[in-house]
Amino acid sequence: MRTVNAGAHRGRGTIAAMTTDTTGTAARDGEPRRGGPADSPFVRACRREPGPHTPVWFMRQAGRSLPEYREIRANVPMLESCRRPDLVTEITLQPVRRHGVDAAILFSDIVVPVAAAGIDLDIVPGTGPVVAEPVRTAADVERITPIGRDDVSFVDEAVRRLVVELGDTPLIGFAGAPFTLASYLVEGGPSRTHAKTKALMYGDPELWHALCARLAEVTLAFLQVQIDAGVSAVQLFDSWAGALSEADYRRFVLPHSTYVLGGLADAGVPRIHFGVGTGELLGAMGEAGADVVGVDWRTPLDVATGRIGPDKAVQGNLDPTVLLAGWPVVEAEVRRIVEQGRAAPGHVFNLGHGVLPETDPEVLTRVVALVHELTARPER
Ligand SMILES: Cc1c2[nH]c(c1CCC(=O)O)Cc1[nH]c(c(CCC(=O)O)c1C)Cc1[nH]c(c(CCC(=O)O)c1C)Cc1[nH]c(c(C)c1CCC(=O)O)C2
Repeated sequence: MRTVNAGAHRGRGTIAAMTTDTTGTAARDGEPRRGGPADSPFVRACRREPGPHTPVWFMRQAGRSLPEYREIRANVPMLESCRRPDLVTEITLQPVRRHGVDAAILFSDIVVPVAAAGIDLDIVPGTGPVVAEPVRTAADVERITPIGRDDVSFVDEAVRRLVVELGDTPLIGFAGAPFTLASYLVEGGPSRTHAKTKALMYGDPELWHALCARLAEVTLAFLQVQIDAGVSAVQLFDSWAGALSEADYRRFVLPHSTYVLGGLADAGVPRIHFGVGTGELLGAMGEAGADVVGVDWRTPLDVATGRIGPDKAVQGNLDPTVLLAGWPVVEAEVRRIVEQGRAAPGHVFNLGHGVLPETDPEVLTRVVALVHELTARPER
């Protein structure tokens, strides 16, 4: 496995790729050396166990900031690229080779399982997901059918290939949470206010809960396929949950996200729960059944830990726009986040939201190296 892993890093991985080591797995008194992704710095941090350094990965690390991504995606529509295991494998590996990040994230999209569940949609460049017939009635909800492995066999195949290629580097699987998925389905596309979604939620709670219950089933099944195929962790993206008050989140969303995360409680992989603008929701998002709570740039990690409690790790906090501001600014922010992250029982370094397409990839590589350097712990 180690040789395959080194092979995956060969080529561009100049620095930190090779420091994704297994020193954290060194045998403790009398314990056998375990190795593998389950003992990686990333999974250890998710479990609040000490490791050789603070692990780093970036949301949207596979994507338009990378010229090699733009090249491979030229003339291939987004959804098609998500359905081709050869492309998924290559695009997922690109940022691991280039930046030496501590985890890969499966190249896919939150709407992939929804399409597999029967909803006619597309991902439009520069816009995002667009749904042909928005979901607004009970009959529309009935159109969302359960999914199983055969409906997303391309994901199963891509994960199996990736697990071999990645060796000791963990692969993160993911899915969209019911609220964020519901927003795309009800609005028919991206929305700043989520007005139609919230109108349905407040105006017809029964229909809302029926919709979210269906989406929770699809999401749980999609994550289970990825876990069965070998991912080392999962992230539930509730990107737009920050549009809600805590009271409404608890009433309309929490039961459904709890269904998903609680359904994976015994799956043996850490569960990360992420949203944007969720400073007021961090405690509740932890309660949904997360091992790690994602934090955007609005809440410092020490404050976030106070809200989430000592039994969960945190992830995130670097504002993606800071990466556009020049290295001295980036370095100061990285140092601040590393320091504030020490207050948490486990810290996975990440951005507060996805990498912007205009980001210079060299800056991302330098961030990985800097975090590793600042947090290197001596081998025991
Ligand atoms: C809300 C959401 C979506 N998709 C996703 C979310 C949750 C995360 C977040 O809040 O950003 C999740 C997602 N989408 C994508 C990934 C890949 C893995 C990664 O590197 O993080 C992940 C984790 C690929 C993608 N998904 C998409 C792209 C861009 C497509 C392209 O390259 O043309 C990528 C790389 C398309 C997409 N899909 C979606 C949006 C808003 C967009 C961007 C629209 C645009 O600006 O073009 C829906």
